[in-house]
Amino acid sequence: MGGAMLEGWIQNGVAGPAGVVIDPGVGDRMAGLVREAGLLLNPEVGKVPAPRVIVLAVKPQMMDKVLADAVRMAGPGTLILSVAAGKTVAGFEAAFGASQPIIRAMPNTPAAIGRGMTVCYPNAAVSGDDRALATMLLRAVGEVAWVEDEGLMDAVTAVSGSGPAYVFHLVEAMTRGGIDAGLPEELAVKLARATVAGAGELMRRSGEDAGELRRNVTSPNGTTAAALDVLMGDHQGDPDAGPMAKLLSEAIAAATRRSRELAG
Ligand SMILES: NC(=O)C1=CN([C@@H]2O[C@H](COP(=O)(O)OP(=O)(O)OC[C@H]3O[C@@H](n4cnc5c(N)ncnc54)[C@H](O)[C@@H]3O)[C@@H](O)[C@H]2O)C=CC1
Ligand SMILES: O=C(O)[C@@H]1CCC=N1
Repeated sequence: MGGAMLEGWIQNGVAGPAGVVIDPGVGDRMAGLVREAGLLLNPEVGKVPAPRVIVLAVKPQMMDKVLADAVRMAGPGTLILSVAAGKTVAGFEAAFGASQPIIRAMPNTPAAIGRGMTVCYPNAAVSGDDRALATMLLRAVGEVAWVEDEGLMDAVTAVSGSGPAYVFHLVEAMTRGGIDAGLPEELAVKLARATVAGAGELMRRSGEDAGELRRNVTSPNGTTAAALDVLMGDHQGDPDAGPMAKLLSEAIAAATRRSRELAG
């Protein structure tokens, strides 16, 4: 995820020569992008002056390991911006102190192309300038929303953080359906990818309610209605009640529970 955001920042010119990237496992492609953008890659931690912001983007299970270095690197005004699922503000305050400005954020991978969705929760030490800085960084890679209740972050993670995976799985499932209905695999893949991408773009540009867009495709007693009878049961008037909505609700509940567990 850190790589997706960094790519967006490099493309937008937000990450410049003053930036430092620390990733002992950095891949060749990312290392090339980082060097081309003039950022410093993997310097000795003790030699880096206190930065204005530290973005923490390691796996939740790795977080304790990197926190010692991050604490050493941070100055009193350094904003800590974590994107780790489950990791709570209280956990970061225990490491940095409660006077450190800390933001728990949940972005998603479309940030790599400037189309991310990030939700932020600030601790009490976050100033207006810190918020503006975080908003600027995250706006450079997509949309930003703020919540004042940290308890919402687990469900946020389950909907928008993990959400791109559900959409990619929809493409896989539609591809399978096309193959089963007799299409050659290559054509099934092309149709499923183009349909999900095109429908998403139509929804974004039109701003219409998803239900309205669905109804626009559905002719009475036509092909779409036949498919929706399977996905929505006889609940087409109630989009919350059908089999697909129930399955996704269960999936999102499972992701929400896992986010809570990751707090550790
Ligand atoms: N993948 C996603 O769609 C999203 C992930 N996240 C969060 O982002 C974090 C990273 O997850 P992914 O990007 O999926 O994992 P990843 O495995 O793709 O990336 C983790 C990166 O951390 C680096 N790393 C490992 N040890 C390190 C160390 N000691 N110091 C510095 N860097 C180190 C790895 O080389 C790798 O580049 C997690 O906390 C996850 O919850 C948040 C939103 C969405
Ligand atoms: O799967 C995960 O734990 C991370 C958080 C949101 C998306 N990926």
